[in-house]
Order: sequence, then structure tokens, then C-alpha cells
Amino acid sequence: MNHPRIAFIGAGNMAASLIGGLLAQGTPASHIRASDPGAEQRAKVAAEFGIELFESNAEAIAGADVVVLATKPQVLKGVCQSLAPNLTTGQLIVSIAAGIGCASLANWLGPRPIVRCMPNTPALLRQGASGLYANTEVSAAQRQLAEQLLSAVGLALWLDEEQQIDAVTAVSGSGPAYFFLLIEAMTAAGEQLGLPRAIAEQLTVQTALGAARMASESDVQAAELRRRVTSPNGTTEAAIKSFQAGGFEALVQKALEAAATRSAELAEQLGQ
Ligand SMILES: NC(=O)C1=CN([C@@H]2O[C@H](COP(=O)(O)OP(=O)(O)OC[C@H]3O[C@@H](n4cnc5c(N)ncnc54)[C@H](OP(=O)(O)O)[C@@H]3O)[C@@H](O)[C@H]2O)C=CC1
Ligand SMILES: O=C(O)[C@@H]1CCC=N1
Repeated sequence: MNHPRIAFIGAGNMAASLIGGLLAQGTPASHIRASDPGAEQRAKVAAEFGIELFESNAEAIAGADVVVLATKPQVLKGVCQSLAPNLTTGQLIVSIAAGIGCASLANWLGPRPIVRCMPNTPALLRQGASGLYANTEVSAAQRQLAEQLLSAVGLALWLDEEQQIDAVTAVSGSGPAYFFLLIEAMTAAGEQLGLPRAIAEQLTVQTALGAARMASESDVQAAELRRRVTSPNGTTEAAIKSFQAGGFEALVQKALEAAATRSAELAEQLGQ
């Protein structure tokens, strides 16, 4: 297999998840480089993954086919402006930053092939989910390259409209945190009901895993899978009625709208 050379600008949480997933999929460590200003962070990532880390962004991107922008959105403008003179034609930019649009990136980097992507941290286990959007400078081969990169770490779906990235951010980019919150809450509730914490946690996590696998692997819709657990006038019905009395679906809708709105706000505040 022809492995592309990938440089990560910023070696924080999301970059580490992608790097771990790529290595697990078989990308050689010699094909992945990263840069980060923190000496401790560089040492940690180098020790964990056996890849080369750089203090200088310019050094990290030398010879890369793909440059992944993986800093916080708040510092991205400066990062792009200082990176621009060091980029070579043909290098594909993949930005994973929330909010920041292709037009802003092209303003800061110059007209270039840019893929905007919203991944998520389960990429570490090659169970990620990403939405991708390509600007008009991206060639068919580069589109394939971006897809190869993201599908190596999980599901990768192309979007027709850039604006849809806000919704992807709300659903799957931030999504793992919602499930972790539910795991935390169910564990705490199990403990309140008299289980030792470790048992409550193991049961909760295994239940989440089992439910996700059933939803993913069976042909049956989630609503039907739920119905099969819910005996008439039984225990599940009691719990679900309680969730719904508290406005569960409306609350989820509101939470995802807040995430999408924040993504659009980041674009407005930081995209100039
Ligand atoms: N975390 C997630 O689940 C997801 C995150 N994203 C996006 O990924 C991006 C990174 O998020 P996340 O990994 O959580 O953030 P982190 O803060 O964990 O990682 C960003 C890293 O970039 C470093 N950095 C800061 N300035 C520079 C610079 N000038 N050049 C190179 N590196 C720099 C930071 O160092 P220092 O800490 O010293 O400043 C930090 O180590 C964000 O844009 C976010 O929107 C997208 C999808 C999911
Ligand atoms: O919370 C954030 O802003 C980033 C983007 C998606 C997940 N984490």
C-alpha cells in the first residue's frame, strides 16, 4: 500500500487520536510527523507513538503530502499565516478545526487545495466518524487522499455543503462527550441505587458498547431495538417515561443546536 506522508500541526488530543488510529491501521511511524510548541507534549507524543516531533511547524511539513491543521481554532490564523510561505504546491491541507471555513483558511494560506474535516476522538481505536468537505482547488486524487486518511480511522463521509460541517460538529465531533456524560450519569445513578462504583461503571460501559454494536450491526432501526427492550408496563417503560417527562428529546435537540451555533460563532469571531 502507498502510504502518504502526513504532518500534524499541533499534537494535542485530536491529533493524537488520529495518529494512534493511523498507526494501528498500518501507516508507518516514519510517515507521520507532528509539531507542537510544548516540549512536554512533544516528548509525550513521541514516546507514545514513536513518531518524530518538531518545535518548528515549517520543519514538520517538509516533504509531507498532507498537512493536518490540528491546533485550536483560536490560534489557527497565526499558524496559517506563518506556515503559508513554507507550503509547497501539491501539499493538501486538511483542517480539523471547529468553525473555521475554507474561505478563511484560503485567505490566510493563499489559494490551495483544502479539505475541511470534522473527526472525533474514537479515531484512536479506528472507530471514528468524520464529515469532509473539499474546496474547488482539491483534485480528484487529493480527494481520494483525504478519504484514505480519514477512512483509515473510521467512517468518513463527504458533505455537499460546507455549512453542514456545523451539524457534523454537533452530532459526531462533540458527540463522544455526550455519550461519556451519559456513562458518567448512569454510573453515578447505579451507585446511588446500591451498586459498588466499579460494577456500576463496568455494566454501564458494556451496555453502551452492546447497544452501539446492535444499532450499528443489525438491520433494525434504533426505535425498534428500543421497543424490543421495553416490555409493556415494565421497568424500561418506567425509565423512558421519566426521561420523556423531563423533555429528553427536546433537550438533545437544544444541546446539538448549541454546539452548531457555537461552531458558526467561532467562524464569525475567528474567521476574519
Ligand atoms: N478534541 C476533539 O474531540 C476534537 C477536536 N477537533 C478540533 O481539533 C483541534 C484541536 O483540538 P484538541 O486536540 O482538542 O486541542 P488541544 O489543545 O489538545 O491540541 C492543540 C495542540 O496544538 C498546540 N499548539 C498551540 N499553538 C500551536 C502552534 N502555533 N503551532 C503548533 N501547535 C500549536 C497546543 O499546544 P499548547 O497546549 O501548548 O497551546 C496543543 O498541544 C481544534 O481545532 C478542535 O476544534 C475536532 C474534532 C474533535
Ligand atoms: O469542543 C470542541 O470545540 C471540539 C470540536 C468538536 C469536539 N471538540
